[in-house]
Amino acid sequence: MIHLNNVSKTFQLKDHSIEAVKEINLDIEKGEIFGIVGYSGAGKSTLVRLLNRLEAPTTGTLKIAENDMLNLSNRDLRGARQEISMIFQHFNLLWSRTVRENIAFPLEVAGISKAKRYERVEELIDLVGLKGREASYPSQLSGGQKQRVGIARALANEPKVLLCDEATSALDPRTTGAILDLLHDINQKLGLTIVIITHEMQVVQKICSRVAVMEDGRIVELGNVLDVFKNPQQEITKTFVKQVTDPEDSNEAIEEQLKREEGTVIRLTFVGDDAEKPVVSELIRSFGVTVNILQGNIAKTQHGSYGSLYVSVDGDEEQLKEAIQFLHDHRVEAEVIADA
Ligand SMILES: Nc1ncnc2c1ncn2[C@@H]1O[C@H](COP(=O)(O)OP(=O)(O)OP(=O)(O)O)[C@@H](O)[C@H]1O
Repeated sequence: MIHLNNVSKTFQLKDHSIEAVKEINLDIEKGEIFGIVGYSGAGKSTLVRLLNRLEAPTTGTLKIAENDMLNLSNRDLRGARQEISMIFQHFNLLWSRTVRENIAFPLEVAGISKAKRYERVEELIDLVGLKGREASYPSQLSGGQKQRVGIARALANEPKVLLCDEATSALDPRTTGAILDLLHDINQKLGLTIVIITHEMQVVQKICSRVAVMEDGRIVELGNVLDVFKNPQQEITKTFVKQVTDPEDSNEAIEEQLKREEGTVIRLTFVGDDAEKPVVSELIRSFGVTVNILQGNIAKTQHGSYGSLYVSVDGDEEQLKEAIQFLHDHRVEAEVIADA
């Protein structure tokens, strides 16, 4: 659906130039939810502006939904742009228009008749769960409801691609979860291709099937989300994965506990179906060791779960050796991080 071949973008300033996006090769499949993650300045916004053709690349080729985006007449480019829609961090709603009028706006611009507009807006209101709020103004809505309006408006002209630029960054975690569920639902119902740009790995973990990690204008890592969680290659990817698996406050709690623990502290890492097997209870039953759970965290991705568990294990040397072997045999990574 989206094909970028060797795409770069250089901004020419007075006395120097900035290479915001460098030699990007990327193929995003139809119906996929694809994540692009990176810190501020990595080049994500520039990449989005290239995807919706607000900017033209300095070099490279860009194909979206069979359109060669760099060789279209102005008229065809307008048409091609309608197939790519977008939602934003700060919603970009029209404040003097009601929910219904905001959603109808792109239909008005596209010249759709009043009767058809009305019908389509009702459908969209239903789809995004805003029934009863049609006559409200944006100022009367919560952040989550405003983003629902943003989503409905973005879907009005039946795009093939939805770009989400930090679309949940202004929302609290619960509302973020609800909006991501809605996007997933829409992806399933409509087969829409969704590209999520974010600096939060939790967002990627929750709904993306694949992810590209951007650093300094380049894609430095790309893969299936579960594989990236399981085996991050680049330092920056490891930092992103840790946002989900080892949140900072949990690390502090572990360090505090380590000072008090007597046994051997082991960090277990579960991936895929193994994350849902009762390995720990089997460990206690089979090897006569005492296991004390210190911290646990399971992240569900679209292709299975990824979890880490810190346990303190008490037993003699032989029992511990056998227990660790048992974990390895069950494809659970076990790393001894402290030995009392
Ligand atoms: N129009 C522009 N003119 C000059 N430099 C630009 C322009 N747009 C972006 N840049 C530069 O390109 C680099 C990448 O910026 P970009 O906004 O794409 O990163 P980002 O990952 O989206 O970060 P953020 O989330 O903070 O927006 C930065 O160094 C930025 O200053």
